[in-house]
Amino acid sequence: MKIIEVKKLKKSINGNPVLKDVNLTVFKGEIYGFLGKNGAGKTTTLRIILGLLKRDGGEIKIFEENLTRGHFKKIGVMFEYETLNPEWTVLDNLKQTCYIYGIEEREIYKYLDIMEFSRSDLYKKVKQLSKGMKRKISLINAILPEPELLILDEPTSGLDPEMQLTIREILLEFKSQGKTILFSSHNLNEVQKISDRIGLIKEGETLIEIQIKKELYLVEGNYPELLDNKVKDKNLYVVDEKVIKEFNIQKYQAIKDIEELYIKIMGMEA
Ligand SMILES: Nc1ncnc2c1ncn2[C@@H]1O[C@H](COP(=O)(O)OP(=O)(O)OP(=O)(O)O)[C@@H](O)[C@H]1O
Repeated sequence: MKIIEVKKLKKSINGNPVLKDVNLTVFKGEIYGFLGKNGAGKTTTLRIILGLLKRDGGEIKIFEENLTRGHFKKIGVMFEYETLNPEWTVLDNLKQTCYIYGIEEREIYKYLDIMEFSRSDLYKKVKQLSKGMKRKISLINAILPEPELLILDEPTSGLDPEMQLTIREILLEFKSQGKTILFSSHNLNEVQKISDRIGLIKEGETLIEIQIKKELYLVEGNYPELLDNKVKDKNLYVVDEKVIKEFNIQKYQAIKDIEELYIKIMGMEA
């Protein structure tokens, strides 16, 4: 089942074409890493998917339907600031989530320990927390209702490596329950570690989607009929015709790892 499907999404902000052609498909039970440099259009895309911003063009389906208020019960969301009330304490924010979703308040404490959040932190106002603490509490807030789908904007940004690992483990545990995650990042390393598929966005355009199967990277473009054959071969990828022309890549090409492809396409050190 397609949990999210975005086709030909377009958006201009103040006359600036921020999204030109964004396409992505997230299937049930997978972790989808939405990867791109700062300013590539990741946050804007996620905001539009969630109906927080209007689109200028394109199609979006959530759970194979148009987005309605009813879907929000099934979606956990984490953005840098918007999901928490900065003037309230951490505890009041989490209690409100429990109230809205009919969850026992003791559930709050289950996650606090895993995330190394002390009891005294609960009584701090969100605006007094460090960036990393805000990330952690936003993630707890998103996961508390045990939603079907998590949409996370840069979930580990600003966190130390140990906490990044904890968060990756939480996301993998979430996935093991058959649930779905779409998260954005500008860190290839991180995305590679936990994603089943990766969408690369550059300057408002998603160039390719890469399916990761252990050591094999399948890059989907306009050649879906070729993908089945590729599963038999190791380290081969297939790319979109537009990308082939622009970056002078051959249709089939052996790669050592995904970094090589990433650097070629994104034109930057990974
Ligand atoms: N409210 C806004 N007003 C003007 N420009 C905006 C606004 N929101 C986004 N943009 C512009 O849209 C482009 C894409 O921004 P967006 O935040 O979606 O990128 P991103 O990939 O999430 O970047 P980052 O990794 O830095 O968060 C940027 O050039 C940004 O300056």
